[in-house]
Amino acid sequence: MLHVSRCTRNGGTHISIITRVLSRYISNGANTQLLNHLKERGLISQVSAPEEKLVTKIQNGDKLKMYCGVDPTAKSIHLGNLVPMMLLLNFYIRGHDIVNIVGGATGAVGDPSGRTTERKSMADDTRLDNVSRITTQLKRFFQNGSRYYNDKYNSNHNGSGEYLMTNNYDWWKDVKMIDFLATYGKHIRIQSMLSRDSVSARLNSQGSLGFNEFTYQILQAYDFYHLYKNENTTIQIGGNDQWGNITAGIDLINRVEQNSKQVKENPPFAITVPLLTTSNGQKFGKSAGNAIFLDEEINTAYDIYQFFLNTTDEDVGRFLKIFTLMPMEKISRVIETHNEKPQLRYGQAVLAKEVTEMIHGTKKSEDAEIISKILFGTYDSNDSNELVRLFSDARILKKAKINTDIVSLVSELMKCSKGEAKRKVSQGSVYLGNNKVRILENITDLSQYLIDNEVLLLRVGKQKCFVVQLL
Ligand SMILES: Nc1ncnc2c1ncn2[C@@H]1O[C@H](COP(=O)(O)OP(=O)(O)OP(=O)(O)O)[C@@H](O)[C@H]1O
Ligand SMILES: N[C@@H](Cc1ccc(O)cc1)C(=O)O
Repeated sequence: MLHVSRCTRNGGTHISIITRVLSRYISNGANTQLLNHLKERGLISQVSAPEEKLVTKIQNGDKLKMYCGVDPTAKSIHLGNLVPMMLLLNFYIRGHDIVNIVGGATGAVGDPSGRTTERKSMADDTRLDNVSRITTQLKRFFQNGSRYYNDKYNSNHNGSGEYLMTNNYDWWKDVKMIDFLATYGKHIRIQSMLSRDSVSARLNSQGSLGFNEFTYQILQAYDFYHLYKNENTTIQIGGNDQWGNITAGIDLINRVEQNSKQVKENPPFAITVPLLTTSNGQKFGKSAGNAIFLDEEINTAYDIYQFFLNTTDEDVGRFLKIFTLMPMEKISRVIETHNEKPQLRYGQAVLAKEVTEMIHGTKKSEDAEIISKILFGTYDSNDSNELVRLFSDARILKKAKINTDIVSLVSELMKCSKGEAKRKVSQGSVYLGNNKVRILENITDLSQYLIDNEVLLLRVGKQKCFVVQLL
């Protein structure tokens, strides 16, 4: 079960009340109310001061440039990472410029934020491979996201902003330690470093903190400074756990650039998104081991569809606002329809289809929907080729020998003993074929139930359905 924590830092409750009050003035993403719209969507947790200045810039129609970084600590980004990326995407489709950093340098050091233990170090070739995979995934996410918005919600929108993908190793590889300390060291205050949540939490607990992790905030701070100076990137976005690292960047920029025209006219900002957490409050992500990944080698489009189909009634509206670009009025209509008969899970079906479409495209989203309908018994397919393709793409196609008997097959599919499988059969819980013929005894000739002499649909009770290719 997932939740979006309302606020995790001091003053959070206060901010969320303000957020709710401000949200009354929502418009559907018009520039004047863009920040409020994004708060209403549940995509903003905190904005650094002076927020009015940022609001004024948006109201004036200024083009903004913002970034969000991801460390290559796994092969793939996951649904938790998508929360800040959805915030970026919302700005991007409205013509603002966005930048992604993949942390080739920071990934080697290790961010202590939100962690109670030290990270294990990673082999260089694994990290490099992760950098290249995440680079491709993020580029594709923004391409697909922009296309999905265009095709679905705004075919004549003015076009998205510019997208820049960077790797922080590109600038860190040239930075010399002595030069760095001499130029920036005096602007980085130890007191502030010690007070960051990521550091103080570890110092106040049993877990120790290596110098690498302690200095991580300096690396991220300098990244922001680098992008601010070289790319005019004035906003950094991240999950709530990144507040300390992001404000470290703002402090550095303000100190190094003190009194500069750039800092007066275009001060740096932090915007954080709420953290998606599990029901016991753990951040949904790699470290907690509960992530759903975007890389299809790890999780298929059907896994993503299925994940959202399992959303609780309580979370459907919230997730539609966070994980889709569906206009607010349309979300309200979906929720109204859903609430008339929640047991039909209409809201979940819309959510699952939209998110899968945005991430993996229309075809895969339609495929996932068909698979789900077949499994729930609301769609019949008599095309064995289609069934084999759909279920093997989703990596849930089962295979068995053509001469198998039903008890052995149930035992294998349900991972239970033959005795247990026999009981299921005799109790009438096993059904075969599209027309769900109840089987009450062990049979060896399954041919009359096969689709195109090859594929068997087997149900056990109401919950379990398997598509089996008999070879
Ligand atoms: N569950 C989540 N909800 C919202 N944002 C998240 C979530 N998980 C990660 N993020 C954000 O995604 C961005 C990239 O995060 P990162 O690469 O560190 O992944 P991660 O899953 O947090 O990693 P790890 O679990 O190893 O700490 C950060 O801004 C982070 O705050
Ligand atoms: N520290 C971020 C990733 C990141 C890396 C470099 C940056 O400049 C920004 C963000 C995280 O672990 O989630």
